[in-house]
Amino acid sequence: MYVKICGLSEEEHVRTAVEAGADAIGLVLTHSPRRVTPERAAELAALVPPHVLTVGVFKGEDPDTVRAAALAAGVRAIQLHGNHPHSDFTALKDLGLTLVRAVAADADLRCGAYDEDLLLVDAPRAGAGEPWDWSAVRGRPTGRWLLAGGLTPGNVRAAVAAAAPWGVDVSSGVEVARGVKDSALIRAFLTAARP
Ligand SMILES: O=C(O)c1ccccc1N[C@@H]1O[C@H](COP(=O)(O)O)[C@@H](O)[C@H]1O
Repeated sequence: MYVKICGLSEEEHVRTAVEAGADAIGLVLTHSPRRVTPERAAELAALVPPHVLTVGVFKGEDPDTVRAAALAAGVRAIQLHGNHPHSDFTALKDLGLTLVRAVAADADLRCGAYDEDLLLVDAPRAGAGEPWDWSAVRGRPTGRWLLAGGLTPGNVRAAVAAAAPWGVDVSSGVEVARGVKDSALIRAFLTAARP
């Protein structure tokens, strides 16, 4: 099970996620309580070994803004929330970074439909930590897709059983307060996601 831990802003939590076996970490470069500057993201990304994917998370910015921030941050992947058109993915393709298309369950769920490398199926309100009917997407996306939205160490097994995703992504569910990550919860999530 591929696991991404998102919304990290402290060295301690980056190190914990890497040591506990995360496949990817997310650095939020858009409006959010978890937002980091591209410069701060670059400091955090520098702590991450090459086998762990560093993902810059965006919502609704134009491709030029995304490009500049992703390059400044030195991330290896770009995650776009906010119903971006296919042309935005095409415009970023030349960067050679992994492109993640983040959508709600009512969107086009064909992996690669917008030339993205990974599909992320999220709750209607991204990053709000709200569980939703994960079973509604079972069998619809195929290939490399991540389930997100309201996952926690306590419910990730049920979510995986309901939706049968290729991987999972968590942010709020490993926090003790909004935007405040917790190392014990990060470890607990990774253990629960891969029993
Ligand atoms: O985390 C945020 O604040 C955020 C802001 C804007 C776009 C996406 C954001 N987070 C992403 O939301 C999902 C699910 O998060 P949660 O576990 O429900 O809190 C995840 O992919 C984050 O990358």
